[in-house]
Amino acid sequence: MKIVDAQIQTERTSLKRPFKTAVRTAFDIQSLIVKITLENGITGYGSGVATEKVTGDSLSGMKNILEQLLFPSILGKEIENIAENEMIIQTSCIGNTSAKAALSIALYDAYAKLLKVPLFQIFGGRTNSLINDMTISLNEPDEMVHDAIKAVEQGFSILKIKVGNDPQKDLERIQAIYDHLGDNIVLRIDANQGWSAKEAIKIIGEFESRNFPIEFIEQPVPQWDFDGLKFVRERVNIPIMADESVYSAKDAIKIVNKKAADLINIKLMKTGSLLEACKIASIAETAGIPCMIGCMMESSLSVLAAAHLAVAHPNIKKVDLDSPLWLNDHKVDRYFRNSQIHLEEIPGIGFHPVSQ
Ligand SMILES: C[C@H](N)C(=O)N[C@H](CCC(=O)O)C(=O)O
Ligand SMILES: [Mg+2]
Repeated sequence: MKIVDAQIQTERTSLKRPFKTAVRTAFDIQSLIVKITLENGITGYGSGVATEKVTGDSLSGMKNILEQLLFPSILGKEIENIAENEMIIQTSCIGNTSAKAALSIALYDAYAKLLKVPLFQIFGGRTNSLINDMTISLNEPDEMVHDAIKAVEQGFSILKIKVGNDPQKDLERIQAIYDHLGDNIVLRIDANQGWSAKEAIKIIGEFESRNFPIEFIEQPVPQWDFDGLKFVRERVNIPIMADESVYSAKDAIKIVNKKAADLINIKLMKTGSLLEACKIASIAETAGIPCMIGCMMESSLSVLAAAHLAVAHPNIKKVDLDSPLWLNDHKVDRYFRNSQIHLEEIPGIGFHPVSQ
């Protein structure tokens, strides 16, 4: 079934509260929605988000690359050749992963609708529910404690705590949260590249001696510093997760060969493709490295696509897909209920972002 049309729409969605990491503060998200149409009239939707400071994708850049390069490369192609279409998109240009992801998601949505199955079945999945975490923005310790208590009251038992702008303050932040929540809540710590390798070893050593209930430390050092990641991993006991260091399957192989991380965080906005995300999960599985599926602060549509992959892939063991819960957008409330994500057994991703 030929792909006969591809269109773009932009969307700005405000956040319920600012989202702050060591890299950036976001008050809203700007997304680009891709709609593709097959010759029988079936449509597929995907979306990509502009995160200039993380992936480098801007709204105008995504629009240009899609209209000038990626759409022409797949128009007229058969949707059933999904792997080949993915390869064409991936090799059309370097980078531009959020733009590529928007198109990849739209192709898979249309393909699953053509086959009349939920997207997770395309990836071999049967179950349809996941346990989500909630992220605590990087703020003064008191505010972070307040946000953490609120999240626990809402039913979250796994919190992802943002740190990384000041090692001494970061220690105060985790101590303050621990003092209020104790051992019952699992803490995921995300430094978003904010520490040097030596700072990371010092502060993680302190976390260990204070026995905080930390599940893992995410991306302690800059994304390019694979040696730093390995250096840290070899000197601490808390597991180290690679996030910004892994965009592609090749990056995952580098992590495996160097033994640089215990875990990998996969995000569609980094991989540019559902298939590439799947490859990373499988490479990591073969190497004995469990994966988490994560997200940028991004639209509910692309997060739902990631959730479909997560329920299907046996090596996606952890879930950090809380972005929809931050958005002033209630279109997906039926899928995201506090810490529960529940996918419906309807064809495709199960979500129409715009009126048809
Ligand atoms: C939203 C998710 N929980 C998260 O924390 N993602 C960040 C990056 C988000 C962004 O900057 O848009 C991460 O894992 O680094
Ligand atoms: Mg991260």
